[in-house]
Amino acid sequence: MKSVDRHLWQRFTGIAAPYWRSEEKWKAWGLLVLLVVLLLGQTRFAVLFNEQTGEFTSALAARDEPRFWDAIQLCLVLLAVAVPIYGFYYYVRDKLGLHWRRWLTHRFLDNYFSHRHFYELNAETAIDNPDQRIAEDINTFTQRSLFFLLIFIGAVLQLAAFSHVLWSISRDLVYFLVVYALAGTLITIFVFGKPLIGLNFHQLRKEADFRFSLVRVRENAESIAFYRGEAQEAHQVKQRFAKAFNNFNKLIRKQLSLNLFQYAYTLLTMVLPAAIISSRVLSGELEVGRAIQAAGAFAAVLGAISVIVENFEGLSRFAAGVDRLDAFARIMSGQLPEQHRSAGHIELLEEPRLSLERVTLQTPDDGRVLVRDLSLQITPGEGLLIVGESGSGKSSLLRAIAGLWSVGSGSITCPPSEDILFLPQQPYMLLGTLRSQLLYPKREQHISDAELLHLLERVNLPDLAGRVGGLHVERDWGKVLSVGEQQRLAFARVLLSKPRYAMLDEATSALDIANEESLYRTLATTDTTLISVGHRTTILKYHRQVLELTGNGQWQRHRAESYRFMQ
Ligand SMILES: Nc1ncnc2c1ncn2[C@@H]1O[C@H](COP(=O)(O)OP(=O)(O)OP(=O)(O)O)[C@@H](O)[C@H]1O
Repeated sequence: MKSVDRHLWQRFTGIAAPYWRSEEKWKAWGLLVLLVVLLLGQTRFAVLFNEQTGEFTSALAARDEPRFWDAIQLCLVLLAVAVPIYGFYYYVRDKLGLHWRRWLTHRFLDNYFSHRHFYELNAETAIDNPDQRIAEDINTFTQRSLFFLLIFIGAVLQLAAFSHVLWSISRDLVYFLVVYALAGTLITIFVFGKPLIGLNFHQLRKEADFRFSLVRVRENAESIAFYRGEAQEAHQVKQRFAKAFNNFNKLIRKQLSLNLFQYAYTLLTMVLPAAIISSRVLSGELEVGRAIQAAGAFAAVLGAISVIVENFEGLSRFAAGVDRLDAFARIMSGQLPEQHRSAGHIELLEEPRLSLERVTLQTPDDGRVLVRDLSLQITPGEGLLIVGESGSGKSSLLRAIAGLWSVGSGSITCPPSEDILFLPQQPYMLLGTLRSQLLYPKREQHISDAELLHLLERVNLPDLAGRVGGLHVERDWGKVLSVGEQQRLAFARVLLSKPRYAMLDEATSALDIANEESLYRTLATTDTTLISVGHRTTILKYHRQVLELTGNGQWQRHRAESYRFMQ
């Protein structure tokens, strides 16, 4: 258990510490110090309120009216000062939590989008639901970290303030308290610790899986509706919900035993202090008010030393979240699964020319050889058409050139990424305006609307802007445009960014032959060299070389003229 705890602590500091050393550290520490000052104020006022409650109870018991009203008056004055301290405390805490969340979210996002982690993580299923980890787990982490940190600091302050009061009233109570709290904490950690953390960890995952299945339905609503796949989808979603449900059932069963223990533990303290000091009050040695004060101080000290017992449920959920973030951070810092590292790698070199040198490409999951020992040079101006049966590895070869897949051997020499544009099989439409759609993957550029409208004409979409209400209209383009229109839009991106090489993976598959022909003809007038994957003979004439993948890693090269001849 000890080593598990130490690990947890290390994992926690690994995620938490960088913020407190970052460029925002002054603000962070400043707010934290302010919080501790406010907390000190709170504790001080708690002691004063406790004193005054004892005081006016004693005044009532002694039927001393002036003493009673004096105590009430003082109480009201204290209240006026205490209220802003209590209010601001929460404001400052949440503000610090929010800034911390922003910093940590940006850090995770930067990591997620660097080295194509977003692609590898999703393809490898090495960890589940990265989106939930970024969107939710970070938020919970920063909020809960501050919450528990302040609870612990508050507990220490409370302990210092009230143990002094309690010590002055009854030492027996203090001795009793120490033994009682220690026993409670040990039982909680050792009996309820591990299972609750494990169950909470699974709960987070199962909830995320459940939500993800619903997101998939939303994203693929039309296909599901065409297939009439509602029954199957409902079944899948319900199955995932059932997993979350069953785990939660186990969780609340475990929590029931924890709650029974916690309530017995807390409620017993209602009678125990009174029982311990009753004889001194009955004998007249202590005033009734002092006994009330002692009970208040007892509760405060007990609360302070049993902070773990009382917050255990929340702590175990927090620990589960820390584990998820830690796994995510570690996998992004390069600790990918063993198989990935043990397999050989295709070397990727950056040079102006595009060529493949003895490349053997394997699938990343099962290491199946798709292309064996391929050497190829693509001369600028001389296009390459890749053909072959479905599943023979055509798209995978483009993935290798893009550096997305690298399991295998040999080397690929490739110009810098800004000189190559890839048009994947499934056109991608980003969220945004029609204008940003055309500029993608570049961000805003100084290109006039007139130029963009002309571009739309060149790709046979002359009416598009007018139809949707202009270039600055935001739509869910993936849904409102037909696949063929999306493919034409993707061609416009090539014409606009004028890359030296364009990789077109069946980029005209949804278009009629006339449209396909016209797009290729337009591209042929530019300086862009084309590397296409396609099945139609019509595009053959825009390429000089043909690479035919014949299966089992075999391939053949042809001149375009002779290949046409063989068709
Ligand atoms: N992540 C992956 N892990 C292992 N194998 C994969 C993975 N992705 C795809 N494959 C397999 O790799 C093979 C090549 O796929 P690829 O997409 O390159 O085929 P393709 O020739 O482009 O086919 P199509 O003409 O149907 O688009 C297929 O058998 C496919 O099932």
